[in-house]
Amino acid sequence: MTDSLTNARAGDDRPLQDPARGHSSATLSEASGLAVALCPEIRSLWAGARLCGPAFTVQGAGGDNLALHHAVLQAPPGSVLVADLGGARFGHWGEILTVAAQHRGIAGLLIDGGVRDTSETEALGFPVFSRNNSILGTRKHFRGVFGRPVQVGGITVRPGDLVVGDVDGVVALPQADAERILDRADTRVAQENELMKQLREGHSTLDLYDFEAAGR
Ligand SMILES: O=C([O-])CC(=O)C(=O)O
Ligand SMILES: [Mg+2]
Repeated sequence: MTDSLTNARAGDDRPLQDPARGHSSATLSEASGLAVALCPEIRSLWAGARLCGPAFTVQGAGGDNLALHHAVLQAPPGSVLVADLGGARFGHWGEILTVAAQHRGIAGLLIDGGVRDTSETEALGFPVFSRNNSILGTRKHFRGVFGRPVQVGGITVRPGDLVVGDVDGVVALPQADAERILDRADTRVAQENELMKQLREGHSTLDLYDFEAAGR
């Protein structure tokens, strides 16, 4: 799945289907000027995963994964499940739920809590970003609450926010600001590509950023 995605830095071959135009989490964070970055403890389950899509929010209960079984049936295709499990150290998600989610076209999972079946999830190519991994199985009692703001990785994520995760971490862009942020990210990448061209021609970062002129 991720093989078809290209970072915006690579230029013109950006895939049109990427809702974030191929931009990295760090570029989007810088371009936003907002507190959109989740805490760095929320990490990709496997190297090379890219998570991208509008949030479908899930409020669960730590140590209970019934809400995730229901969420897989409620989330629209292309959406990212964004689940608050209170950071609980349980295997709330694994291979079975991954196969169920892929069958329904769900783009990935962002969960403030634990997951398991890491090797199998990687082999399936399903992007999962979580706070921890845990072997421990869960109860199946709480059906969950969907479509309400949730707290994940220290920030509030609302339904429809654009979630982007990669090796650096995860950002959640407010839906109303997403187009503006993506346009600013396009500009930023073009400017940085020009800076890197000049570095390869022998300029220094001190020179290009005018640090010397400012006496720094
Ligand atoms: O079903 C569960 O409890 C979580 C899991 O291991 C899976 O989805 O494979
Ligand atoms: Mg399992």
